[in-house]
Amino acid sequence: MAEQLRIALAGLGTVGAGVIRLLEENGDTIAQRAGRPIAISAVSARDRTKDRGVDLSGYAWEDDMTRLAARDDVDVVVELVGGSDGPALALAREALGHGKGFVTANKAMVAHHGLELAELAEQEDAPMRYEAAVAGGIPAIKGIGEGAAANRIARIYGILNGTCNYILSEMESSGRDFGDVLSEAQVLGYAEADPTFDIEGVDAAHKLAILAALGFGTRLDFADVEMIGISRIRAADIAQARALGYVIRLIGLADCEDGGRLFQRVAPYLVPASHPLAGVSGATNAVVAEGNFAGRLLFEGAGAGDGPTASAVVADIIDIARGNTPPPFAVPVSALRHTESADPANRRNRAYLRFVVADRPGVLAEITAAMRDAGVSIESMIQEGHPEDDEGPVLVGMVTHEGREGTVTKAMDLLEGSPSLAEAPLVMRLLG
Ligand SMILES: NC(=O)C1=CN([C@@H]2O[C@H](COP(=O)(O)OP(=O)(O)OC[C@H]3O[C@@H](n4cnc5c(N)ncnc54)[C@H](O)[C@@H]3O)[C@@H](O)[C@H]2O)C=CC1
Ligand SMILES: N[C@@H](CC=O)C(=O)O
Ligand code: NA
Repeated sequence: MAEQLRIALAGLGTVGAGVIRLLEENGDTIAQRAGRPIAISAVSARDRTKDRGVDLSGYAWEDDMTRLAARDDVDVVVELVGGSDGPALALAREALGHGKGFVTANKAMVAHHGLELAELAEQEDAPMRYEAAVAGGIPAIKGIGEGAAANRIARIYGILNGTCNYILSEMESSGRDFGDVLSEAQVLGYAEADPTFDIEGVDAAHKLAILAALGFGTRLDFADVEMIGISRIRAADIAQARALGYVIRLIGLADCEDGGRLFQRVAPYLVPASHPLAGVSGATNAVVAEGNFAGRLLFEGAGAGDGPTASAVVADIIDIARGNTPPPFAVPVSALRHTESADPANRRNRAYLRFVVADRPGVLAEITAAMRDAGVSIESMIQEGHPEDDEGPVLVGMVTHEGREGTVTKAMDLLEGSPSLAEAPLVMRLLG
């Protein structure tokens, strides 16, 4: 067997400790697949003394993680720290700058600095891989970048955030409150260090921007992703969606038809109960890529958590050991196409509109008049049950016929500031 591949691990939290456990438990299988043993030389994290349930005594310790990159006994640096900038980015630059292999699970950093790092990797002829950064344990990066490499891909969409999917599906099945379920997702190790990244759609947007660049061969453009999170969704929305035959899921969706304009959106969608994504629950993720020869490819599996994420990290290390090291975005950075953003106003779809309104005469007439004036056609309406003696606001849901998004935006503009509305309307598209 060839010489061992020596790695350094920065970050020993949920994922880092998972990687150590995986390398220990499956060492023989991994060595067989990699063609050589994978050995940890050195590690770094904030606190050397913390009990992580793994034995670190056999590894050198660096207080300053960037020093891992300069060590002679390290071939590949594995970054499991997190954060788009700061020490993670410094380490990435340092590792690639030293010509070391670089593996990361950090979607925030790849979304913000992926092109710079990929260029550095090319320049230094150093492999860079990031399978764990998108959809955790699912081989989505490999599937799209390598498995579907022969295809033109026009659309990629899916469930890209395990925390949100866990929250929405738990709220759906148990009727529990948003806050309770979020704390549980944090305890289970699914959430980001700052969970607003999860619930406001930022984490899913990081992943979507990466998938779009990889799948469409376009320059990564995180700033272009439209982002709406799930923090405004109530149990009543979930119940109304169910009554209409839908479930609510946070969906990331990108398309770039015929090499044209790029559209990237993360938002809660109403997904028909019969759609494959409707059955995806808990921290599971699912990525759909539509190839012009392969057809619809659906990748599904655990999108977060120590084991699945460690599995993706170690798969990347095995690829480097094998010498399977395509460019990080499947083609050289200079070959990625520049694109313009698509105008969402021209997209056609149906929408669910939720209003919280004062329970008095004339309110519904005002809303429907705004719809009429903007050219929005209403297909159905549903009103939350309201106790006789309760005079508080009520929740009204409407589903529109298919139409241009711009018309719904116009209707919402017409209603802005209306005293009939107790809060701003919530607009969710129906996944077609
Ligand atoms: N937890 C999950 O399910 C998944 C996480 N990821 C990504 O993996 C990376 C790591 O995530 P987790 O293990 O969940 O995070 P974590 O918070 O459990 O662990 C982070 C580790 O980095 C160390 N660290 C953080 N800031 C540091 C600093 N300034 N200096 C030195 N050490 C520092 C911490 O001490 C800890 O050991 C992140 O980029 C995350 O987005 C990706 C997919 C799934
Ligand atoms: N916080 C992320 C972790 C994996 O990427 C999520 O919930 O999906
Ligand atoms: Na993955």
